[in-house]
Amino acid sequence: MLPILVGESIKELDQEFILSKGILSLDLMEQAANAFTNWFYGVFEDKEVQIYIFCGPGNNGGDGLAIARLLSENGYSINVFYLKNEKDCSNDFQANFERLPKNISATNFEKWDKKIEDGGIIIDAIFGVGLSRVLEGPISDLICELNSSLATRIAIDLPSGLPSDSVTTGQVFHSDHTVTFQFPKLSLLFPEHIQFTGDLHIIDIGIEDGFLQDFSKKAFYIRKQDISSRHRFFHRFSHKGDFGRVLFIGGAPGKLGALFLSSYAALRTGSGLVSCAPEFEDSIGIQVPYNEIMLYQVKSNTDLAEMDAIGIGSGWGNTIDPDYFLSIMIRFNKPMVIDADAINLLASNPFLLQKVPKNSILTPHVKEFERLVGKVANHAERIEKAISFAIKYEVILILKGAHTLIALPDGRQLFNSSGNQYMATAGSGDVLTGMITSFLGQGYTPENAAICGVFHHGLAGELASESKRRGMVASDIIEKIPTTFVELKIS
Ligand SMILES: NC(=O)C1=CN([C@@H]2O[C@H](COP(=O)(O)OP(=O)(O)OC[C@H]3O[C@@H](n4cnc5c(N)ncnc54)[C@H](OP(=O)(O)O)[C@@H]3O)[C@@H](O)[C@H]2O)[C@@H](O)CC1
Ligand SMILES: [K+]
Repeated sequence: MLPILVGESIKELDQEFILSKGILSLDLMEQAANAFTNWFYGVFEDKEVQIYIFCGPGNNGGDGLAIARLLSENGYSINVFYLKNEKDCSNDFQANFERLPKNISATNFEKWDKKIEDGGIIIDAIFGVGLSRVLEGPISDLICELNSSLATRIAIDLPSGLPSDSVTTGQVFHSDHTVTFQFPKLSLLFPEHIQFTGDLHIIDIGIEDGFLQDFSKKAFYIRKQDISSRHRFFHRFSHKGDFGRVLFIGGAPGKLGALFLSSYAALRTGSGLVSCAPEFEDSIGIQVPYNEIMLYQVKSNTDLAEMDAIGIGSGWGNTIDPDYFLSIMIRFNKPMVIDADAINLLASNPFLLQKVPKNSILTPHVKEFERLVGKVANHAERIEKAISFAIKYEVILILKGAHTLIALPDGRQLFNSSGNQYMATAGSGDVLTGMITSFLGQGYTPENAAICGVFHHGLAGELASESKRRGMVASDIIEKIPTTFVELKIS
């Protein structure tokens, strides 16, 4: 998985990398500029549009100048504005300033006539990870001016004004695209920053993943290439027992759909035998809309040990006796997947939390999470609380949302890359519960079940939204689960 570096370690990485490779920081800047322009050529082909590059005094500004040169050499029309006398700028800024071709006009931003041509592109190379304080005065005014323009806005490494790993309080450049180097900066994954980040693109500037590993052992980004090694592989003699027997408990009157979504998602994820236990006095007459799913009754003496995995909570309702939940946890006594109303039950009966089987997987959305841990001020605090919760109760806590966070009991934090906004639809979480429970029942470790479940769920959502967009519903996600195995070449 791709390490996410925070704080001072980002600067240390830069220094250590150039030392170990025997290159200059200017060479690394050139690699970054080349990686950026290669991305740019793929997205913006029209060389007639005017490109306005605003360069700050540090190395983010240096990147902007190197990019200006490369784009100009490629025939694009470039206008450069810089923020300080070039003599007061970083060494690599100055070196790239001297390398600017003569045909590029470079002007102090104070002399900018505030004209941006229709269809123009603004590239923000003002501040990156070296931001040291909230933006003020003329720089803040400049950002405000740029934000009000109709141009396409692109930020290099970070939108200016956004700190790399905390929540912003000041003026920030609003990007349509943020092109960040080598790994996502933590703040780019916060939901409250989406209007600054726009579409996030992580580009490789030549620092190997292995090199990054030494700088972060805590936070990671889950990508497509990280998934296949987490899967179990089955052979032609495998039988349905090998693919696991799983049970879903939930589905109170009026909420049966949630239970069926979880159950059907598990079947589509590969479970051999799927049963569901609706929360009805007498469930015998209930019609299950899928032929492959069996009805099950959890009585006070049912031996749940025959199940390989249990997913509990989808549509369970809010009248469940906490002692009943406790008896299920005691009888099963293996990691289980706990969602929705089962999480609410834990929140209102904290004594139950101590009884949750170790390494269980809890999948709250933001509101359910706040019921568990109390109100939080922002996403940074939410992440901190998720980490402490996972450590304290020795569980895996999956905080659902854009860039879903998987907080592991050993303190590691994994952020997901797959998925999109169209997945914010009723029942999407029930589908995730079904998928994770399925992997757990197929014999995956809880960590691998969580990672594969979260990634495949996001990918299924991406595939389903290709044709459905905002009209996508949770059942569409389920229908695309099989295609995720094809996409990832998982047999
Ligand atoms: N790491 C890597 O692998 C690579 C990094 N690269 C690039 O380097 C970037 C980091 O460069 P960087 O360290 O020079 O910092 P940067 O963001 O340019 O800003 C520092 C300057 O801004 C100033 N300043 C800060 N805040 C301010 C404020 N509110 N208001 C006013 N001024 C403020 C600050 O002044 P000071 O705080 O000292 O007063 C200083 O002059 C990184 O994001 C990436 O783009 C790539 O080239 C290659 C690979
Ligand atoms: K920037």
